[in-house]
Amino acid sequence: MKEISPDKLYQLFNRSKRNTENVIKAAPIGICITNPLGHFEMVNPAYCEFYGYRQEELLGQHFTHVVPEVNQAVLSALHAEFMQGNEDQELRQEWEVVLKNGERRTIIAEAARIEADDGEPRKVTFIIDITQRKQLEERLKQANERLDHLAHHDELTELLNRRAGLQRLDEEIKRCERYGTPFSIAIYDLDDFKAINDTYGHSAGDSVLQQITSLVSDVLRDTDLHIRLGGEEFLIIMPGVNAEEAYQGMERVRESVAQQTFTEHQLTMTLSSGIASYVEASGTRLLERADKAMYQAKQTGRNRIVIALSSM
Ligand SMILES: Nc1nc2c(ncn2[C@@H]2O[C@H](COP(=O)(O)OP(=O)(O)OP(=O)(O)O)[C@@H](O)[C@H]2O)c(=O)[nH]1
Repeated sequence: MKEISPDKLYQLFNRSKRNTENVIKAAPIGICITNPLGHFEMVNPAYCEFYGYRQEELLGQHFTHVVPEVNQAVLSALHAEFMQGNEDQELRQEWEVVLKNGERRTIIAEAARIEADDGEPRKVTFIIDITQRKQLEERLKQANERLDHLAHHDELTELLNRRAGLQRLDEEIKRCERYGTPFSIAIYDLDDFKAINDTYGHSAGDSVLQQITSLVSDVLRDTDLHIRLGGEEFLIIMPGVNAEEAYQGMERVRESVAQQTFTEHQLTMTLSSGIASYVEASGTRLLERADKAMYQAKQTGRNRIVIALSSM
């Protein structure tokens, strides 16, 4: 085999070094090299361009110069630990960074540990800007939360909608069976509500519904669940509450509504309600009994609360 002269070897080494430097310079992603103390020894043009600094502004600086103050200590500690680790270790993490103009961005930093000519370790870090992806993810998350909210809530009153409410009713019945706790529901319906729409228009009717449901929610206990069954008919689930306590609670609701006026027309409103307490394991049956009791309340003059007999 032909021997390679030391001169030739030196040439080959230099060429390889130049090639590597040119590749790093031309790389479209930001690359930096930091020394064991965390100071920049090399920053490529893409790195400088991303942060908005000139090369000479970064070289010699501690790398936490581009990190928000709150993360600086953690990142310094990580850097020191990384420098002492195995040669083949790699690090991939998501970080928030600060550009020269103060703008915050999110990057993925991928780091590798190499050994320099002086025998000391260095950290090579490759950065990828994922700010747009993060913003998109955040928008998607918010849109999903909104969709989830819309799927479970009534748009006008923001109360739980019928489907979500009936699901909660079944869950609460199961819970009360398991723990043997009392449990009541109340269905209430506004009295002569049609006249509001007919006299003042549908949007005044909408405002009345919003204001009354908001008032009722305020009067209820935090543990009660307030649901719009449809139209001007609502369900209240009262976990841990017996018929007598439910009656007292609904009396408070009835009085509060009857004492208030609603919308700019100063409208007075009343409601009728039927209460049913848990006697058997069926949400449908419980709803039927509460509905019958409410019908009685309407039949016997409105603006009143009726408790369903267990035989109802
Ligand atoms: N503005 C408005 N009206 C609604 C909404 N949902 C249902 N309604 C109206 O509520 C009214 C209910 O009328 P009825 O079922 O006759 O009941 P009521 O007039 O309250 O009479 P009683 O219940 O017997 O006291 C109808 O006019 C519906 O159009 C809504 O979301 N907004």
